[in-house]
Formats: sequence, C-alpha cells, structure tokens
Amino acid sequence: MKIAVPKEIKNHEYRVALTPTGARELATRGHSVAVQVGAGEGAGFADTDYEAAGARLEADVDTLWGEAELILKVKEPQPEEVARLSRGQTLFTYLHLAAEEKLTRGLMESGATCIAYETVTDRQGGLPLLAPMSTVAGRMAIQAGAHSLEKAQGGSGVLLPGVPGVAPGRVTVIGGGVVGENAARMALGLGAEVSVLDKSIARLEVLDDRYQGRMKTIFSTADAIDEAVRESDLIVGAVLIPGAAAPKLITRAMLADMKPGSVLVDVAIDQGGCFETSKPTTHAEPTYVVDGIVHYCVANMPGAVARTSTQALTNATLPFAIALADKGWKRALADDAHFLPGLNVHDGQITYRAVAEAFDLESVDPARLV
Ligand SMILES: NC(=O)C1=CN([C@@H]2O[C@H](COP(=O)(O)OP(=O)(O)OC[C@H]3O[C@@H](n4cnc5c(N)ncnc54)[C@H](O)[C@@H]3O)[C@@H](O)[C@H]2O)C=CC1
Ligand SMILES: CC(=O)C(=O)O
Ligand SMILES: [Mg+2]
Repeated sequence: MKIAVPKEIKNHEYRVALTPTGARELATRGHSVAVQVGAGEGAGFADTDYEAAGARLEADVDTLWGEAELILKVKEPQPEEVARLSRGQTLFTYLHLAAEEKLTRGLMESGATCIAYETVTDRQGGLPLLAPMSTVAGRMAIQAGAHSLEKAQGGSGVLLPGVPGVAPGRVTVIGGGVVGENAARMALGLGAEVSVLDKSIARLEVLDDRYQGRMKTIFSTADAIDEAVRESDLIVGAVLIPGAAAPKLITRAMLADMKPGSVLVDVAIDQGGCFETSKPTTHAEPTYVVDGIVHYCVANMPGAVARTSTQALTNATLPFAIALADKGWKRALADDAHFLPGLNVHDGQITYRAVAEAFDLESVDPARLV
C-alpha cells in the first residue's frame, strides 16, 4: 500500500505520525512509505533516519497527498489538508469531530475514509490510542497550571507545594480517567492538596486504592463542583464522553465564586471543553483571562513535548497502521471489533453516532460498511 506521512502543520505541532522504527516495520512488509521532507525534525528524527528505515522522502506536498492510499497523521486535518483529501483515500489520525462541525462537513465532502485514533477501543473498555497522549497531557496539565498561577501570567501567586509554614495550593481534577489520574499524580508529587471528581465510582475506587487515600476522591455532582470552584487554586478539566462534545461543568457565572487569579486548565478542550468560557488556544499563546480567572486551553498539549509524545503515540498506533496497510481499511476494521469504532466518516457518511448527534445529522452503523 502507498502510505504518506505528512509534516504536521497545526500551530506548534512538532509530533509526527510515524517514527523511523515504524517506517521500517511497514517498509519490510512491502509497503511504500513516503515521508514528507522534515516531517520528523520536530520530534528529533532526521530525514536520513527515515531513508535508512526504507522510507522514501518526498518534498512535494501535492505529490505526497496525491499518490497516497493511506495517510498517517497526528492532528485533525487543517483546512488546506482537508482540501487535499479525496474519495478512496484512508486517513488515520486524531479527529475530535464532535467539537468541529466545519471539519466534519469537510471530511464528509472529501469522500475519504476517516478513522479517528480517539474512538478506537480495547478489551478493558479503554481508549488505547488516546491513552498515551492523555498520559502526556495529564502530566503537562499541572506544569501548565503551576506556571499559570504565577503573577506574571495573571495568576494568584500561589506556589502549589507551599513552603514550611504556608499551606500548599489546592488542585481539583474533574474526571479521573487517564488525563485525570496523571494530573492528580503530578499534583501529589508536587505536594499540592489534591481532589479528584468522577461520575464513575469504580474509577474512584481504583484511584483510592492506588493512592491509598493520598488524594481525595469525590463523586461528581453539581454541589461537588460548586465546592471545588470556591476552594481550588487550580482546576483541571479532564472529563470525556467518548466521541461526544464535553459537558459544560463550570459556567461563566461560577467564575465569580473562584478566588481571583485561580487557574482553569481545560484538557478536554479538544472535545469542545468542559468549562463554558473555554476556547481553544495554541502553544504560541496558551492562556487568556476571563473575569480574573486564567484559562489554559491548548488542544494539542503533547505537541510541545514531541520527542516523548511521538514515541508514545506510534507505539500505540503502529499495530493498527500495519493492519490498515496489510489488509485495507475494510478488512482491518471487520477483523477487529475494537478497531471498528474508530471509523468516523466514510464516503460522505458519518459512522460514529455521538458525532452525528452533535450536529443533528444521520449516522450509519460502521458494521454495515465493512
Ligand atoms: N488537550 C490535549 O492536548 C489533549 C486532550 N485530551 C482529552 O482529554 C480528555 C480526557 O481524556 P481521557 O482522560 O483519556 O479520558 P478517560 O475516558 O480516560 O477519562 C474520562 C473520565 O471522565 C469521567 N467523566 C465523564 N463525565 C464526567 C462528569 N460529568 N464529571 C466527572 N467525571 C466525568 C469518566 O467517568 C472518565 O473516568 C478527552 O477529551 C481527551 O481527548 C487528551 C490528550 C491530549
Ligand atoms: C489527543 C490529542 O488531541 C492530542 O494528542 O493532540
Ligand atoms: Mg484538536
């Protein structure tokens, strides 16, 4: 199969969808792997590393996209990339469509088959292609939040660990999944006082057991969120309803109850964000202030630590990329009931119900297409 790996063009996105190690695995199976010149640079992989792995370098973006049967990417296609997609091509990448109607309609119009990393599932009920980046983003959320608490960033001037004689800062994490656990773990490591809210008691049990009560676990209700808003210095938004737009858990009116200069880090921003006042930001300008509250809403947090993230991402995606290349999308999805929910758009149709519901569109059961 003809595989293309473009250089990512989203603002400050330094990851690449395939490491040279991954390129070698595909090339030795007889696939033609074309990597855009410079695609791996931001993640510390030289063009010569890809050549040595059996990939071909391509400088011309039109040729790269035009010849490809399978396109491997990291971030959702940007408008100029959507314009390059055509019927018969398969795109495998993060899509987060429920947050982006224009992108959804663009992909439908392209006719291409679009498989999202974030809706592939596993036997344990997890999201194995989202988890590695959620681990990264969860860990980064506390770094970002601690920095945003500094006065020069508009923050309240609280140092999360405190110092002897001065109490530590309070961190609340809403959503105790992969992002949430990793954020809570980093906050604990810094010495902050940490609470985690989740709707899933089973998940709170896991966290309680794993951290032996060192973080408070709280069932997520409107009352619990009200209390978190009043008392926290830093709130991390880490909820997910797979494939769907994130619920808005903190409204603008509630910001008035927060301590001035407190910080909201909305990791769930890629699914639209879980705070009413969240809007996507980039690493170039990651924060803004609303009603005295600092918001950090970067939709591609892992892009900033591209070396670690690229390796973690491709470790997870490679077996699926190999299946797509070896078998074609239809048989790869038909053979694997956990890969099948990755299909979001095919030949103009939406195949993921939560995405269709977000925009009042019809969806087609992906099982009927394979
Ligand atoms: N901004 C970025 O760069 C990145 C964003 N993400 C995003 O972070 C979000 C979280 O991802 P994961 O942790 O992997 O998901 P996950 O599925 O592991 O965890 C989500 C948790 O939210 C809980 N939840 C759902 N509704 C809730 C509510 N109303 N109150 C409290 N908890 C609730 C669920 O029970 C679950 O435990 C996703 O939107 C994901 O796309 C992930 C990686 C990078
Ligand atoms: C999950 C996601 O959106 C990212 O890693 O950028
Ligand atoms: Mg995004």
